[in-house]
Amino acid sequence: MSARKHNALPKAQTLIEALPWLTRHRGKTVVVKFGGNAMVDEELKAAFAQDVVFLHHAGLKPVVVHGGGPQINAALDRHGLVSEFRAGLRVTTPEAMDVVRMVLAGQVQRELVGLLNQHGPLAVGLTGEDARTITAIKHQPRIEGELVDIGRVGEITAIDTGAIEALLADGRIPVVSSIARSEDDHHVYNVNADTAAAALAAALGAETLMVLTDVEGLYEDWPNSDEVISRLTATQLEKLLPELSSGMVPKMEGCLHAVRNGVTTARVIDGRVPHSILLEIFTDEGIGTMVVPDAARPTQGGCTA
Ligand SMILES: Nc1ncnc2c1ncn2[C@@H]1O[C@H](COP(=O)(O)OP(=O)(O)O)[C@@H](O)[C@H]1O
Ligand SMILES: CC(=O)N[C@@H](CCC(=O)OP(=O)(O)O)C(=O)O
Repeated sequence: MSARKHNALPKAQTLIEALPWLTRHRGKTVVVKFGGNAMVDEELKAAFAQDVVFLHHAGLKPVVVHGGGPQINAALDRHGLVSEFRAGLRVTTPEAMDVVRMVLAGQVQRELVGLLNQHGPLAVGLTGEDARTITAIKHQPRIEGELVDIGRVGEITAIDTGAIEALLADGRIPVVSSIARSEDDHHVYNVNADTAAAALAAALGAETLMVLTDVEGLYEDWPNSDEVISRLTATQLEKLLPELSSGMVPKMEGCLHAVRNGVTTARVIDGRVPHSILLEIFTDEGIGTMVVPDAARPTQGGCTA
């Protein structure tokens, strides 16, 4: 009996170490964006679901926003449709939009809901169309000074947090697909999932936006070095934005939007590491890149933050 007690002591210590963090973050909303590239491994997906359920049971309010870029590429391929990206966004024809919606809402979201619900009747999936959670207009990026038509790609104009808040109040974990409806032309639009997660985090008054991806964080000099920037302020990030490329652009723009609109920290972390969410929370230094508002006092990534 006493030997058993002794063996369990490190476990008790780990839990106790987490207590100040849990006390501080209880009741707080955390928006977790799960990127399509971090979603390719079955074990990682199961570990992700465990982490999210852990946060829920620890008294936080996790909201999951998911991507699905690689899964959309594969489905478009199967339909004989080409995948083209401009300004980091998928050129989305009306036919491609049907596929995007089918993959995000009918495949990726369903799978995450299923994994989360292995732990109890917790997850409820919705898209930005449901209860007008995300409203958008047609997005026309400016490329080399010219406005370019990239089809059914949406720019968010409004967020209605009502449905998500009702689910959170009911003890559920909302799982949101980044699809929006327009109030002007009533079309359905494809929204980048990082952008949707950031907009939702800001509108929900979330404490944290956590973006899981397939790199360790924001590399200082990508692709030449793997030196990760561990912490930067909104102004520092703003200066860096013009130098960023591809998938990092909407991610870091999203982080900037979030911390400029009331979110306390936005973190980009490596979704290829099992239990990356819990590692980020429960290790002092954190494991990825943390963006903080300008006025923030220095904080650490982990339990003490
Ligand atoms: N400075 C940078 N630091 C890290 N990754 C970068 C950087 N610039 C561009 N990238 C690219 O951004 C990718 C992450 O974005 P993306 O592929 O859209 O991921 P996700 O599916 O998780 O949203 C990385 O795999 C990397 O190829
Ligand atoms: C407009 C636009 O580009 N939408 C994205 C939506 C999915 C997404 O963002 O997925 P990841 O997070 O895995 O990249 C797309 O069609 O790929």
